[in-house]
Parts: sequence; structure tokens; C-alpha cells
Amino acid sequence: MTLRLGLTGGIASGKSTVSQMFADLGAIIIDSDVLAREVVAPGTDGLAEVVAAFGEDVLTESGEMDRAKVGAIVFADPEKRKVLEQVIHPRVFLRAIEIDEAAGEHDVVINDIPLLVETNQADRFDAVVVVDVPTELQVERMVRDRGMSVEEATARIGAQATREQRLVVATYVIENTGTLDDLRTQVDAVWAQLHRQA
Ligand SMILES: CC(C)(COP(=O)(O)OP(=O)(O)OC[C@H]1O[C@@H](n2cnc3c(N)ncnc32)[C@H](O)[C@@H]1O)[C@@H](O)C(=O)NCCC(=O)NCCS
Ligand SMILES: Nc1ncnc2c1ncn2[C@@H]1O[C@H](COP(=O)(O)OP(=O)(O)OP(=O)(O)O)[C@@H](O)[C@H]1O
Repeated sequence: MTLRLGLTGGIASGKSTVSQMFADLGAIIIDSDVLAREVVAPGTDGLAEVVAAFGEDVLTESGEMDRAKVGAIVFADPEKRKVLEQVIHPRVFLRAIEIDEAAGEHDVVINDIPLLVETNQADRFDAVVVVDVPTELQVERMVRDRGMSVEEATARIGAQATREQRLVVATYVIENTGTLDDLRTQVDAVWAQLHRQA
């Protein structure tokens, strides 16, 4: 039986790092952030819809979506964020299902979905893994690694579900407050439990 997992957590909680650790153990990863880029790549109907909604100004000179510009617009205005999500989310969902359905019978498929709770997807998985970190650590990582201001980092966190809302749907919680070795120990433990569950 294919085992289907949802993996979620707040921005900069460590989802991609955890995904990579599961991939090293043999899981197939479906990364929603990657799909969200593919569905607005140049030449897609997704990008055409973004331009129809936000104007040609959100394109770079080479015709790509200017992510910094769109980010500045949508994280300052929830209505505009909704417009962007209405273009991107259904397309990401369909692509994820397609990839998921192609998985083999013995595979563990991990769907890395930052907005799993916000988009109400917990029920479609056999288990949900939540990567949990204190908000201050999220801000610290975004400022240190992504050149964001504290205000920008706080705006992104404010656009997401709370830690508590995510913990409600968690089958497994991974606390990412220690070292990468601590993180790997927890990933290994979840992997072992999943195989007992299967
Ligand atoms: C606004 C955009 C252009 C900013 O691009 P940028 O390259 O700066 O960020 P990136 O896409 O790498 O996202 C980084 C993180 O931001 C957070 N985030 C992204 N979109 C959203 C959103 N709509 N609401 C809340 N948080 C979000 C997620 O934690 C995500 O992991 C981009 O995030 C986007 O297209 N968002 C809408 C699609 C979406 O909801 N993606 C997230 C899951 S599918
Ligand atoms: N335990 C840890 N110790 C030190 N650095 C870490 C740890 N976990 C993650 N990081 C670092 O924190 C940053 C954020 O991690 P990562 O990219 O995995 O988060 P994410 O949840 O996937 O982010 P996003 O929501 O933007 O997709 C990365 O630079 C990563 O290397």
C-alpha cells in the first residue's frame, strides 16, 4: 500500500530540510512550493491569469513572474493574496494528485505543503507530520538567511495558520529547535513508526 503523508509547518520551520531527510530514507517528495513555481512559469495559462489579475508590471524583463514584487503586493493585502491563491492553488493541487497517483505500491509519498491547514487538506493523508518551531526562530531564520526585514517576516507568518492550528491536525510533531542531528533523529523515529503503521 502506498503511504501518503502530509508535511507542513510555518515558513522557515525546516520543512524542506525534513523533506530532504525523508528523501534520503527513500521517500518520494512532492514539494508544493516547487509546483507553485511551475504553474506560473513563462508560457503557462497560470502566468497569463496572474498578469490578467495584477497587470504586466508583475513581469520581469525576461517575462517571468517577479516574485519579490508579487510577494510585496500579496503579503500586504489579504484580498490580493486570495486572488493569487485562486490562480495557483487549484493548479498545484491537480499536479500533486497526478504525481501522487503515479507512485508505486510500496512507496512512501510525502507531500510538503506549507498551507496544508489553511487549504484543509489534512484528511486526504494517512498521517500528517508537523514541523514545529517558535515564531521567534522563524523570524530569526528569515532575517538571517533570506534578507527579510522583521516586518516582512512577521507579515508572512501572519498570513499563515498558527502553531496551535497546525498541531491540532498533527499525527507526528517534529520539534526543530535543536541541531540538524537532533532533527535527523526525530525524522528517523517517525520513519520507523510509519513502517510499523503500514
Ligand atoms: C507570493 C510569492 C510570489 C512569493 O514568492 P517567494 O519566491 O518570495 O516565496 P516562495 O514561493 O519560495 O514561498 C516561501 C514560503 O512563503 C510562504 N507562502 C507562500 N505563499 C503563501 C501564501 N499565499 N500564504 C501564506 N504563506 C505563503 C510559504 O511558507 C512558502 O513556503 C509566492 O510565494 C506565491 O506564488 N505564493 C502563492 C502560492 C502559494 O500559496 N504557495 C504556497 C504553497 S502552495
Ligand atoms: N535544525 C536546524 N539547525 C540549523 N539550521 C536549520 C535547522 N533546520 C533548518 N535550518 C535552516 O533554516 C532555514 C529554513 O529551513 P527550510 O528551508 O528547511 O524551511 P522551510 O520550512 O522549508 O521554509 P519555507 O517555508 O520557506 O519553504 C534553512 O536555511 C535551513 O538550512
